[in-house]
Amino acid sequence: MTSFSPSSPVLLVRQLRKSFRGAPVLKSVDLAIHQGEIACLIGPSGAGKSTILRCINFLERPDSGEITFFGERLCSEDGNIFHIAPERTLQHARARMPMVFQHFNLFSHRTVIGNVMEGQMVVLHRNRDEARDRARACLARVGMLERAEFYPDQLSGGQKQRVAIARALAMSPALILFDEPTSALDPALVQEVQGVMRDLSAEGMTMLIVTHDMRLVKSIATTIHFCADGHIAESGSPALLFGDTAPSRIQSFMDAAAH
Ligand SMILES: Nc1ncnc2c1ncn2[C@@H]1O[C@H](COP(=O)(O)OP(=O)(O)OP(=O)(O)O)[C@@H](O)[C@H]1O
Repeated sequence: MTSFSPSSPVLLVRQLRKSFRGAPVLKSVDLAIHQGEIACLIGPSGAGKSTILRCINFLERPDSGEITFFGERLCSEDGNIFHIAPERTLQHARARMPMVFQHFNLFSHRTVIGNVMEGQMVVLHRNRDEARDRARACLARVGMLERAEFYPDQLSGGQKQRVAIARALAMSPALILFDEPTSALDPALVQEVQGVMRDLSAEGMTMLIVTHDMRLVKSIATTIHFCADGHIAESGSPALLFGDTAPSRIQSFMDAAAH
């Protein structure tokens, strides 16, 4: 059942919990992402940031809580019963919130354009011509069209990540999830990926970004969520969380990140 209105959050997470082998990692996560928002999830290593992303798109199965995406319940609690939507619903949701990974996750045996066409044909059932046209448009958008027939191992890390972003765009996403998109890149290549992400933000793309890259956060975030010890401990605008009156735990985190 879909009941999405433009004022509803694109993504709503309530009381999300996840343990690994009995050890609680997400203790109760609440998060709302609205249309056009660039939400950055920051916080200490091991706080659970990537696990939040991976539970949101069901790469990891949450233990309990509620996730609503575009008005559709992906998981929910009914009394003590935890309910997860059928795999078909999850697959459809995953297609509309593709993830860009730290290590790109491109198919090495497919060309650049083949990588960008694959998900469109397999998951969205677009025909080959449609998928190719859309892939070309998305590759042009990230400045990679002239490398369409290359293979991933002929590209730099920054170029691979731009292709991964084009692949996400090709799915006509409602939200793009980014899991540390610049942390596997040489410093010289970080800028080109940041540039593409800034262009997307200017075009109104809704994004949820896990990152340790404070330059990216400062240049792009509309909202910052500070994750600590399995919770969202603070949320607010960059002005609020990075300003002179920033909460002390964020100031300490930023001081540590700067060294
Ligand atoms: N599949 C898994 N199996 C067991 N433990 C896991 C698994 N995934 C994550 N964890 C553990 O959950 C905790 C949180 O990991 P997560 O990667 O979500 O943290 P993070 O905040 O993204 O950290 P970082 O900033 O270092 O990437 C860590 O202790 C990690 O070892």
